[in-house]
Amino acid sequence: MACAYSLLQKGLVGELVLADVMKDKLKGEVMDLQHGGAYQHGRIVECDDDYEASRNSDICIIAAGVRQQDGETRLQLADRNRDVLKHIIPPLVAKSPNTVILMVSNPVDIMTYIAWQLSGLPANRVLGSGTFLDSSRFRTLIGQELDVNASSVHAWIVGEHGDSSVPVWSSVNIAGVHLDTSHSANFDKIHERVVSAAYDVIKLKQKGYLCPYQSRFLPHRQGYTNWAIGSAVSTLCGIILQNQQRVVPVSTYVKGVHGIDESVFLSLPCVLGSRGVERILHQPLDDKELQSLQSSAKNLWAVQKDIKF
Ligand SMILES: NC(=O)C1=CN([C@@H]2O[C@H](COP(=O)(O)OP(=O)(O)OC[C@H]3O[C@@H](n4cnc5c(N)ncnc54)[C@H](O)[C@@H]3O)[C@@H](O)[C@H]2O)C=CC1
Ligand SMILES: CC(=O)C(=O)O
Repeated sequence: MACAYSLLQKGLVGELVLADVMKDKLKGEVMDLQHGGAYQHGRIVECDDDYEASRNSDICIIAAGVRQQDGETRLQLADRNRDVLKHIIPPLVAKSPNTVILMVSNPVDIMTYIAWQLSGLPANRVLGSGTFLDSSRFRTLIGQELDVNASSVHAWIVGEHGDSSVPVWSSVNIAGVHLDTSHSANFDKIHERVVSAAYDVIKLKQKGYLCPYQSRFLPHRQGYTNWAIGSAVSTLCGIILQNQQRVVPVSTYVKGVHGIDESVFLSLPCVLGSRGVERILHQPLDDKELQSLQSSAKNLWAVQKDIKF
């Protein structure tokens, strides 16, 4: 819903079709979005299980499935969300054979691989939001440390979206000035904070608390992250819909790149346009970064290899 809301607020879509197996929830969300109709552009349409309403979509965003409970890793969701994709991808692609699929469901790199396999589409047209979100978290935290806006911090996280992600410290710069991380111990912690970001947000947003106005305890509910991924996904959609050819870290098929032997998707800098990933850019990495990237690929493969279709 955060992705949908962000797309509408940016005025990026002529028509936005929403699908969900929870029909009443879907109806309620669609009505709620439609009621802002006087203040936003874009038709909002509810979709049935046959996906007919989504016919000939330019982009299909998949954010369906289960999310992490407090402390659960993304990789632990793999089997459950694979089953969800089996129900969604084939009928969806049958209606929109020229679409670009943008995966968000976790573990996003593995789900992107599964979506690619189930869709029969060329690999360039199936991508995952990957470390586009992690890179924003990274740039934001560096910016906070230096009192500079995140958009002026040029910094990349590559690899798995999540625990084995790789910060490319060797190329972090602001206005071409390389960052000297030696003067502040806080820089050491920044990547750890990026990795723990989702866990922290989920924990904080789920706490029960004593409401001072109602004098009663509002119970615990499941935590989740949504606003940042909403911004990230709508930005990616804008790049694709407007064929911007921007270079962004997204999850793509990487076998053979940077010495990666495994058949996995993970994030590297990609030129993104209306056909999806146009090409991968070869980013110079130091030895430690290269090793970490290769080990991130192995981590993903260790989970992916046991997934049955
Ligand atoms: N890649 C990223 O950076 C991020 C990924 N996520 C992931 O996105 C996924 C969704 O998270 P939330 O929106 O918080 O969960 P949510 O529980 O609010 O929404 C998931 C929705 O998927 C629907 N669904 C389940 N099976 C379906 C099917 N077969 N067809 C259609 N709809 C189906 C559910 O009914 C539910 O409404 C999770 O896997 C989560 O981990 C969330 C945030 C960031
Ligand atoms: C949930 C998730 O993957 C994130 O917020 O990074």
